[in-house]
Amino acid sequence: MIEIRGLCKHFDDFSALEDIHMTMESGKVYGLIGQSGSGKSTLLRCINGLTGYESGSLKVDGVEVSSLSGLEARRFRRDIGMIFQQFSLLKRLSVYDNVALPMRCWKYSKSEIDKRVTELLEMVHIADKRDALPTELSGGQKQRVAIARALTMNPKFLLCDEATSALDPNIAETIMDLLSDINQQLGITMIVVTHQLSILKSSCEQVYLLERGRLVAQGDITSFFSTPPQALRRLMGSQEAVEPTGGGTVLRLLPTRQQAAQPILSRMARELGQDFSVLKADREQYRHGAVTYLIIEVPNGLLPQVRDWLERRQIAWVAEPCGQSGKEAGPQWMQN
Ligand SMILES: Nc1ncnc2c1ncn2[C@@H]1O[C@H](COP(=O)(O)OP(=O)(O)OP(=O)(O)O)[C@@H](O)[C@H]1O
Repeated sequence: MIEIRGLCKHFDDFSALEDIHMTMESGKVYGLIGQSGSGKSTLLRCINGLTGYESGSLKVDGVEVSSLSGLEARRFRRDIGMIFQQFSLLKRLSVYDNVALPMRCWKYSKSEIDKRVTELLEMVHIADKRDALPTELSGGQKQRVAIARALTMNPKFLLCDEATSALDPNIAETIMDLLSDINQQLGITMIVVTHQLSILKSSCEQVYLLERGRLVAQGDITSFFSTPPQALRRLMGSQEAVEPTGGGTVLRLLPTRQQAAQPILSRMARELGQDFSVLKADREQYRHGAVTYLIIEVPNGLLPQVRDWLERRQIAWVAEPCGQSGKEAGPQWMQN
């Protein structure tokens, strides 16, 4: 479990993290998102003890990270695997030797190393490349090697810093599928920093959003995206902005799976004697299932009847704020 209370991290007089509070339970997958420079990597580095913090508390399994030094700190970091966008493999070492490296540093016996590395190469489906050099591998294969290396010491936590950003979307999905399998098989707690929306939605259970070093929104992944908080709208900007075309009110309908199978809109139109413009409709895949949403425009005069109609049928809805998004979107935020 990771418990962060009032964490502050400064670089000279620049405040990189300010009063962060988070609780991450063991075995879950957490997403960490935010604009470039919002403090995501700095937070990961605080969690694995690579950088210190000025005030507040950061406990990993009950241990205050800033209290560790020397061998204690090295042992602590053994429990935290890390993978990066650029894989960080040693070019002159084979796949096998890259994965074996952490165990060699900790002076494990040759047979222990051989058993573990062989097992891991099979787990990440790269056993046939054990003697290859990193330069002979594709990006996805390199990340598999990096994942195997991160798992050699049986970590309890895996921090993934833009681990799929350098890969094309299909390969990125296969790497995230592999990480999800690892999370489920080994119960490793994962923190996934990503700018890739589909990766975030399909792999994470909870999400935290940082803005200029502050935690500005959090929630379970489905409701976070189904009813986006303002900070998420700012981050996603014009990609998600929906503006009314006829000056009405924009509603987001969130039907259940059974409700979504019914012709909701045509029924509502017939019963209320009014057609509705559909501004956007989608079905999104999340880790624990799919969610459908419909964004419609309702003429202002008809709003009370529409609300009443939806509420009588227990169809969830929220009013969409309009004209407030699209101003601060980071250019790096990607749909895939
Ligand atoms: N060692 C350092 N010295 C001074 N400033 C730093 C240092 N490391 C990070 N920063 C600053 O702290 C802020 C947060 O950086 P960080 O790398 O954590 O952001 P990030 O959200 O991970 O960004 P990105 O998405 O671009 O990787 C940035 O303004 C960065 O310039």
